[in-house]
Amino acid sequence: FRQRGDRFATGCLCCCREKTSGNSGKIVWKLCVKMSVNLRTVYAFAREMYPKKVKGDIQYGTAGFRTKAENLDYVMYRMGLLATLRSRLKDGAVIGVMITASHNPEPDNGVKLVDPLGEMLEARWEKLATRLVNVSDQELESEIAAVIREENVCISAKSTVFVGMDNRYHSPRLLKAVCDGVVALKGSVKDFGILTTPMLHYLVVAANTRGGYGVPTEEGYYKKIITAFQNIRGTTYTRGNYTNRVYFDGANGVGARKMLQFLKRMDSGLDVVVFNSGEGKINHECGADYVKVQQKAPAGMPEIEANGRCVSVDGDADRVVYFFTDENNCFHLLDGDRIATLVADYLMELVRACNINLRMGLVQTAYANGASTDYIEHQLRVPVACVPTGVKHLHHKALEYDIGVYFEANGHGTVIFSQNAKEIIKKAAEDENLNEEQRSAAKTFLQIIDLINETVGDAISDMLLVETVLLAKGWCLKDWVNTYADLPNLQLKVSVADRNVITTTDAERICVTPEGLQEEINSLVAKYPRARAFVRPSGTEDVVRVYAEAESKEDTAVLAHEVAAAVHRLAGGVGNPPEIPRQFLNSHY
Ligand SMILES: CC(=O)N[C@H]1[C@@H](OP(=O)(O)O)O[C@H](CO)[C@@H](O)[C@@H]1O
Ligand SMILES: [Mg+2]
Repeated sequence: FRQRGDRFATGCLCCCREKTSGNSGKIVWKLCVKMSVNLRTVYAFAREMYPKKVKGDIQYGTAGFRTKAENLDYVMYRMGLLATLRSRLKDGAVIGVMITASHNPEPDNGVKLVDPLGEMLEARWEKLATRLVNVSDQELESEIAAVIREENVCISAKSTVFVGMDNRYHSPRLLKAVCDGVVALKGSVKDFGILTTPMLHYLVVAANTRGGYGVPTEEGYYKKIITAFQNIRGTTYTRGNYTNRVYFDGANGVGARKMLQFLKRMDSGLDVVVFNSGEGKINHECGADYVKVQQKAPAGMPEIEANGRCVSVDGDADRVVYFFTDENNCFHLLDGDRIATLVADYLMELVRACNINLRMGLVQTAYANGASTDYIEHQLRVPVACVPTGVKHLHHKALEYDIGVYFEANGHGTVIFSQNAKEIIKKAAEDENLNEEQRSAAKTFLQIIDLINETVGDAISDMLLVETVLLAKGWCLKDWVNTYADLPNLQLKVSVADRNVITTTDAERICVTPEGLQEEINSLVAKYPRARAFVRPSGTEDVVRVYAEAESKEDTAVLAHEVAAAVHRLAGGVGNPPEIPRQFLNSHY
């Protein structure tokens, strides 16, 4: 854009460098005489290329900004600007920008920022992001200046932004807008093209730890996970009821592509049949969210044997659920709660087998099935914490344990290990005082840590972990599903004029406003055995979500319906309250 006219070409950061003074030699915004000119180019670029055409505000929600793709160009450009400032604030550490709308339908897209250690963007900067996106084009220059000033960003510091996108047809256009935002502030940007969200998290962490977490390339990612998986698996591919055939629903998203890349590089230890690999619309009647919420098999299934092991991932492959249809044509779901229990159980066994002492905790949200929470507390005897929806909350809580297992019921989660845990396990693997079996368990443990993408939930890494545990136990999905019986549960969506009239507390389990709604939920819940229900505004869709569970599916359906009707009445419902999905009453519960 420098060639378009003088007004764009003046006042770049090089001038700032010449203006540097003071003992430190650092350039800070306050010292930078020509910075305002530079920021004017940011505005000019925005006005020419990425004008804000959308009226009304949008918010950095549970997973960043998410809305119709045609309304996102200016948001992307501004997130490119913000990511560059964030990288400068963090002394040049890599910041990630992922362009995806995850499980949302095809016309949607979205953007989220990844912090240097792979976490979701810090909460204070989520607010800055919201501010930056909602100002007019004319205010953009002063808003950027305000961020620089308030956060004390050294504007001339080095900066690097890694950008990745899912495979939606509008993602490349939006990716260019992010890159332009980075360039407008003279940052450097590395475009990784099509990636799963967890791959981008991996790349950011690998780069910021200078390879300590793995090689910061796509190939490095495959190598780390595949090597660990194959080392554990060895040449034994079946055991007991475990066979090595898996049917993989790729949601027509990036997960399908990357699974195929995995398979190209893997030995024949796992026989994966990939379907919904891009021939249809992303997430349309398929993928982890559809399978979990609708509690039925996705469209596009190949002809398969009864009880065949099936996996669904979502559009950006950070969620995974398992399912099967039994010989009576009955559908069974094994969701994130199940994965958490399976993995926690296995890791506890490994801890015992190594004869070491580590503190494990399991983190869930209010959406976790009550039966899973009981099972974890009473059978596995692992402490359980409940936090608000969104992986950032789960991840944060899981950091408190030596081994923190966290999963949302929808299949989004991972396991994180403290430095202390890693050191203890490493020592055990080499400890001459332990017997051969104990040392070998510790060596397996180290491979398990490598297999897991600790930076964030990763559908493919999680799936390979589940496959590892099922093989070790010699289990088919029926064995796994028999560990405990899920309570029937149902989610409904209610459209309201303004979903933010609903506010909650106690990890979203109690509704604070509108007045009277919680009392009504309490009296509805009290009518049914083992019942629980809560409501909260979605952070990714313009709806209020209703969750209900109870001992019987009939009670669950009625309770969900009654609570949805109460929300509709007390929170400004639009249109009709939702109906009970008919197939729920025919489900296996
Ligand atoms: C009930 C549910 O599954 N909610 C999802 C969904 O958030 P909502 O705020 O509920 O729209 O998308 C989030 C991002 O993927 C995910 O973290 C979360 O668990
Ligand atoms: Mg996702």
